[in-house]
Amino acid sequence: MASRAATGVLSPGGCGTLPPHAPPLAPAVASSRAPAPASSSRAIGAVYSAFLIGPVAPSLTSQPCAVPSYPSSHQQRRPCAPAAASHAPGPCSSSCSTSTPGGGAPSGKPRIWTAGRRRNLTTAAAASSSFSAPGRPGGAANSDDEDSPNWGPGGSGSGSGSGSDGEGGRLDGSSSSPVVLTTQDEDTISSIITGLSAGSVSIIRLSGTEAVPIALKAFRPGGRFRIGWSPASHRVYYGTAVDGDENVLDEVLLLVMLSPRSYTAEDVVEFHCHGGGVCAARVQRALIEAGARPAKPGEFTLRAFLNGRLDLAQAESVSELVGARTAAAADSALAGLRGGVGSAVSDMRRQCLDLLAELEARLDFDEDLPPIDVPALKSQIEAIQAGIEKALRTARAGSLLRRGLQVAIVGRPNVGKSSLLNAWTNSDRAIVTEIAGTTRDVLEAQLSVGGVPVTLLDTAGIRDSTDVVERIGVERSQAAAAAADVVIMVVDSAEGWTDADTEIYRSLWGDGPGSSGCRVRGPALLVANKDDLRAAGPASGGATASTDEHAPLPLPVLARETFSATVRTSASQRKGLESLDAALLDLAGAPQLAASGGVSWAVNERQAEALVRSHEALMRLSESVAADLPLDFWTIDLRSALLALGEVSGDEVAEEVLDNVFSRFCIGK
Ligand SMILES: Nc1nc2c(ncn2[C@@H]2O[C@H](COP(=O)(O)OP(=O)(O)OP(=O)(O)O)[C@@H](O)[C@H]2O)c(=O)[nH]1
Ligand SMILES: [Mg+2]
Repeated sequence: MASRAATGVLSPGGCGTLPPHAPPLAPAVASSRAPAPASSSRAIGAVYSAFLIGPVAPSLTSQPCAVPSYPSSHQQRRPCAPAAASHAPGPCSSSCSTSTPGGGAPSGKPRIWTAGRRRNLTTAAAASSSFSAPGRPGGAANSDDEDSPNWGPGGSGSGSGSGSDGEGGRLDGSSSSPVVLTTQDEDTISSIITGLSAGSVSIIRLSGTEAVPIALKAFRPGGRFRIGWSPASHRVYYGTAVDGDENVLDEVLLLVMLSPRSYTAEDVVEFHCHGGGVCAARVQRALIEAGARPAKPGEFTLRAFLNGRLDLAQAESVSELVGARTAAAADSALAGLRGGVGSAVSDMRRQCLDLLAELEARLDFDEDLPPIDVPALKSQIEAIQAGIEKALRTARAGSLLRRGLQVAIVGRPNVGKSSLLNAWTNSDRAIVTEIAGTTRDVLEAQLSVGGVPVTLLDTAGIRDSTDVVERIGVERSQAAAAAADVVIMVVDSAEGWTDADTEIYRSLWGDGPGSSGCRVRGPALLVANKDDLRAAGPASGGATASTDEHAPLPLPVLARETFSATVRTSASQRKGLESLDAALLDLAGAPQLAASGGVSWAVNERQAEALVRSHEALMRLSESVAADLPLDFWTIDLRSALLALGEVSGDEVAEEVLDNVFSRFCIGK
């Protein structure tokens, strides 16, 4: 018998891919969208939803840690040079913290200047206003901004700087002043950054201007380092960790990384303790007593972002990398961390800025400049849109890799559901016996299918039963099928489709997908298991002897449109599993994942939503151009497109978005 069973699609009209039930878009991303023309809005909406898979059960999504609330009182600091590579408190510390933001910029035009680059932070009100454009410093206020290509689309980076409108948007009169976002305070933060489970090493990280002095209060160097010793950057020192009473807490290694050459771009010191949690907890307590503050979830990465060490897309990739469940997901996150999303988006931003410079120059010096080359402008807009669409096409793969799929295996008792789970996951996770009704509860197992993290749910066989426990199990099976992203219905290949299968079908799909009695929301596969018995013929329990692994499984008319594919398997002989992999990936719309073993960077939902808004704004711009509306209208749409692109990288971002992004991090990240 051939080892691969058929995966022929029995129902050409059936659902070949996951339905476009796109998840609700991140509510925290304040929309700056003016109502798009219905046609263009629908068009890109459809494009977007086609890139995404539906929501999955909470158990599949990465578990958020305690949600922090970042103080909105981000201190404002004057521009100053990156801290020198010294463990003395950086030059920006206290002296800058109360200074006029922007180093002379007028009040109301606060700005960010940290070791890396400025971050423009739009307020919620500004971000949500129609036609909101980032506050473009106008006139003299713009004069000190030459080194800030990220200072809003109308900034000197664009080369325009008309200064005629003062605070941004021309037609709506809205002022979307960026507010300062810097490292939120001068606190030095500390956290255990490794897990608390058993391991040989636990690491505690300190970050902030006082990291070194605080660390030295709790560290006693061994060997020749004694009086007057101070650590050098990027060196490791052996010694002991002590509390305030000089009690030795652990033997440790101290790693010093001075600003700006550290993860946060601040002074960072790490204590490498013995693993297991107790030592690390004691050292962490000593560091808090010595003056550090416990870090909030994601606060190290937030500081890295605020200090220009990472863009927002890279910061999100850190979280995705840590939470990756498959190698392909890790590869994708790593590609994002290495700047994949950010560099694609900054290319588009640059093109938008160039266009905006052209347009604004015409607004201010119309008589002196040649007329706009409209065909060239249109093709530039199309090129940017094409870039956005390309990025959006990665959203589906990204969503699959991040969220994975929850797959429920349902069917009659004894058809081999548990055996299939065991064979597919190469484990003995589920109890298998020849007694019908062995499985009583829903059982989970994880596997990677072509890089997609899959949670398999083995369920109790569905049948009428007087047994109370079994009845509850059946209800749970039906609930699991209803909530799953994909349902695999297992039938006995030797017996074929039976009346009992029809009953189960009706209990889950009613009169078919979309009918009023249908409880299943996701697409479905049919697995004909025990194909070894069918092939062996009647003597082995099969109705017919057939070695044709592609032989179709006759189905009642009712069920023909339901299953995207039928796969014949033999769980006991571990056959047909590759076909099952392929059918599942096909269903999820990710054959390329299986082929390549992974994808490069992929945008996440927050980024996709911002990209869609940018695309919509560019569509409106095209329409304004086509309708020959005044130039002012063009710039408004272009600014909206820029603002949305800036949200992806974090160059223009509402504080709420940051809260939302970093609240998903775990403590210590
Ligand atoms: N010949 C053959 N036997 C199989 C195959 N898969 C499962 N079996 C046998 O079928 C019996 C039932 O298998 P299970 O995996 O427990 O079936 P189940 O669908 O989980 O049953 P319930 O838990 O009762 O719903 C066991 O004796 C298995 O060894 C197969 O592919 N070929
Ligand atoms: Mg079972």
